[in-house]
Amino acid sequence: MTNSSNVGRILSVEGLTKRYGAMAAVSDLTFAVRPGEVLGIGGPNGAGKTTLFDTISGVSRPTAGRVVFDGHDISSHSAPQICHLGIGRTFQLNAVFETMTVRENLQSCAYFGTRKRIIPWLRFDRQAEEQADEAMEVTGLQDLAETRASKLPILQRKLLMTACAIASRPKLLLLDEPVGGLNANEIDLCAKVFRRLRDFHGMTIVLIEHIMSFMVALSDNILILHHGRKLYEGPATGLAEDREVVEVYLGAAGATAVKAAANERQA
Ligand SMILES: Nc1ncnc2c1ncn2[C@@H]1O[C@H](COP(=O)(O)OP(=O)(O)OP(=O)(O)O)[C@@H](O)[C@H]1O
Repeated sequence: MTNSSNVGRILSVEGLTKRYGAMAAVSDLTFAVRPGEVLGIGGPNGAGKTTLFDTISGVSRPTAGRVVFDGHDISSHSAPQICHLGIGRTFQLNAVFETMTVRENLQSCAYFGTRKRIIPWLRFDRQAEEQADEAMEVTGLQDLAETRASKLPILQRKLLMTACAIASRPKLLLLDEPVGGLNANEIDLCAKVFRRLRDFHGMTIVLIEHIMSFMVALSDNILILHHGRKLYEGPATGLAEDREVVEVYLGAAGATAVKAAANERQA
């Protein structure tokens, strides 16, 4: 379903509410994402960030409001339908097939992420193989193609999750804490991968992250949630100037770090 207010937006979240019993994890939330944009989502623990991803990606249904993706109202679509329409997603915890190799993981994601659930014959088809190879190349996992996922160190496990999400060639990529637990060099490497996805593969990215320097360096706009509601929406430059955001989330030291990262991004 298309409507004129969604022109120029790949994703519109409109008055979205998700309740668990009496508790509203996400409450009357509205925002939009333009094609090619990187939107960073932050906020304290329990603010509703992952719940928001769950309702966008079909893991759970919104209680009220709607989600429009690429002209389709996907509010009541299933997770596979949403994936087939072009939304890829990673999870906070490592979610890969442990006993499969990197290549097998990616071929499975490429195949089932783009097609209805028809079990392939003895091997995946050429298209799934090509999509898996492409995902390995973008994330730099080629040399580990035949390694079992359970044997991968943390950086490569994180990259495998991203590779799985992009193996179906999505238009919109949702990344849930993609660099949590990584060191500074590893974070830089991941940032390069995500920039490549945006610049050369035309992907729109929405990412949840607590590591603010990374989020500010990568994001065109920032959304901060608190108790399921929007606390801030706008460019990173305004984030450290917002008294409520500093009080509720960043703290004085965090605000200084965000200011430095925003200045560096502008330079
Ligand atoms: N399936 C569920 N059933 C009941 N309550 C839930 C469920 N999932 C999330 N919640 C609650 O919803 C609120 C928001 O949780 P959510 O995981 O979305 O927060 P978050 O911002 O992603 O937190 P974090 O930064 O710690 O990952 C929390 O109070 C959480 O306990």
